[in-house]
Amino acid sequence: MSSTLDAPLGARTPDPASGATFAAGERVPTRRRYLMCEPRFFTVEYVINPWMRPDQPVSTERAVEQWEQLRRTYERLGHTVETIEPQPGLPDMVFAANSGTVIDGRVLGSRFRAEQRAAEAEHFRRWFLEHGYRSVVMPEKINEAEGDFAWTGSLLLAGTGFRTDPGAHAEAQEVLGMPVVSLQLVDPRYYHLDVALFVLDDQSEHPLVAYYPDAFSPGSQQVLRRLFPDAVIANAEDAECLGLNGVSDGRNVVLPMEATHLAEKVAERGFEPVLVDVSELRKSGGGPKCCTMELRD
Ligand SMILES: NC(=[NH2+])NCCC[C@H](N)C(=O)O
Repeated sequence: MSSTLDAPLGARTPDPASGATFAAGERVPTRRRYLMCEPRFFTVEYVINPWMRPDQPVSTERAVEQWEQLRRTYERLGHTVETIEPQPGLPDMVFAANSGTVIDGRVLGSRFRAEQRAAEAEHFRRWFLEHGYRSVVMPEKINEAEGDFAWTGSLLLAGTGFRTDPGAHAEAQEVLGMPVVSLQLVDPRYYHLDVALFVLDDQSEHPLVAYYPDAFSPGSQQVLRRLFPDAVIANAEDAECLGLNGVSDGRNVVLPMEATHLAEKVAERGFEPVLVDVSELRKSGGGPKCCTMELRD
């Protein structure tokens, strides 16, 4: 547990990522390891979510530049970025978060709903095996990994409604041995959990999340209120730029640059917003988190 809230008054806690020190009460980042895939073959040529419009021009070059910026942002924050080789014919492979859930070094692979993305899962499975992961399980049920799974440090929040099969929630609980909480998504624009909710703090006893209530069924909204009474509540404007597709290291919160309102809200809670341009990747319905699988080894 690295929350500085426990630190003695006046103590300064060293930041494992940058070596900087933080005063008691300040948010402290923890060093992360991410897996990313360059969008070398990025296009929008099929439609599997309401953001994708093949008639709209897309620049692969700009997507690569934005992705490079995102990768450099993580490195500047002190994190490690691993990469997987992109494959021709798999334009959505840049959305690495959809291809595995890694907790305590155990890997649950993915199984895509859309046939156009199906082959991505096997490339990632091989990456895990080649990179020393011993426990790699491929799911039987449709499972879009961190697209629909969010780890709070103690619970695996699991979305369903558009992509991941509810049966995959039970499967994840068995394979990963972690308690799973199912959440029902109801708005097709927010077709994955990771465009409706993200975890701001996964290191403290009381995890903190940000979410957009209207993306969830009434029952799931109640569950979220009960589990996270002090959550950051996003509004429609935050959701509409895919602002909930954020990545937090416990202090720095990487957000799409349009998410200025959400950035203010997280700043009020002591986080440091880091805004990035992901406009090209958003044309496929993605943002920073979609491009970033966390390797929790
Ligand atoms: N984790 C995410 N939300 N990833 C974005 C995936 C975007 C991709 N075009 C799809 O519809 O599958």
